[in-house]
Amino acid sequence: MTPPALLVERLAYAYPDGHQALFGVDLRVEQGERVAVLGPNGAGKTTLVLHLNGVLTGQGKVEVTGLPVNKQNMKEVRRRVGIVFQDPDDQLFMPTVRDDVAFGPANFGLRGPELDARVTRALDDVGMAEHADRSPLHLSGGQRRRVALATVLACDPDVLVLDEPSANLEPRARRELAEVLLGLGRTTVMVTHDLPYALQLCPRSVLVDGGVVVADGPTRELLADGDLLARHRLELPFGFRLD
Ligand SMILES: Nc1ncnc2c1ncn2[C@@H]1O[C@H](COP(=O)(O)OP(=O)(O)OP(=O)(O)O)[C@@H](O)[C@H]1O
Repeated sequence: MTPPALLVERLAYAYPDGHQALFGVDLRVEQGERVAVLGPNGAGKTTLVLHLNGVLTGQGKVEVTGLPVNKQNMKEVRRRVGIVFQDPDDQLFMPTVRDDVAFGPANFGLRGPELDARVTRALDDVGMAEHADRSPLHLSGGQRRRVALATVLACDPDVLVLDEPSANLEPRARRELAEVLLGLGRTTVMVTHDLPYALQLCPRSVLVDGGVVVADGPTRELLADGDLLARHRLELPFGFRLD
């Protein structure tokens, strides 16, 4: 039997200052699914996704394609789950785009032509091949976002996790990123406040509030439930229609 891409059971987490952010989250994502994680500010969304590759470790169970997320498995877990952080500057620190994209796969042992091919492919996937020799510092915000995605894709993760991928993108860059993501055909978990983006990209959504999952179902159904959205401080953009 194929294991789920992600399995989270009864996950609870308190930050070192004692603030309890997760109170027992259950989530199962099958391979190939694209799932949006929705919820108001402070709901626990980022805390949840930081458990998916062991940046944080709480109580309960987290498995990635059948592999428990724990200290011993961390290297393989990080290969299987790639997180694209909200701020690309957290991910880009090398002199050139190419070096940044090569960093991850080189760390996983790739060398020579194999490494070059991986880097070229990841940059092609995000439409940034022509910028390979530029400094990430000299790129626009949208371009940096794409390179950050390429740094993760270059590691060929089984599961792609995106934290607010459309934040601060101009409409065209937002649309182009959507096209890139739809073309990848990879298991994807996407934290977002951009409800139309969730609808466009993710057939399923999970609504997190107060550190628990309060709804889980087809994105269209969740977004059509005005009472549910209002109870959890979510709003569709003015004039947006769910046809
Ligand atoms: N480093 C930290 N130390 C203590 N508490 C934290 C820390 N980071 C987050 N929290 C708290 O944990 C809770 C969940 O935060 P989290 O960042 O996961 O929310 P979120 O749903 O991603 O919110 P947003 O939509 O605002 O990004 C919040 O109450 C937040 O204040």
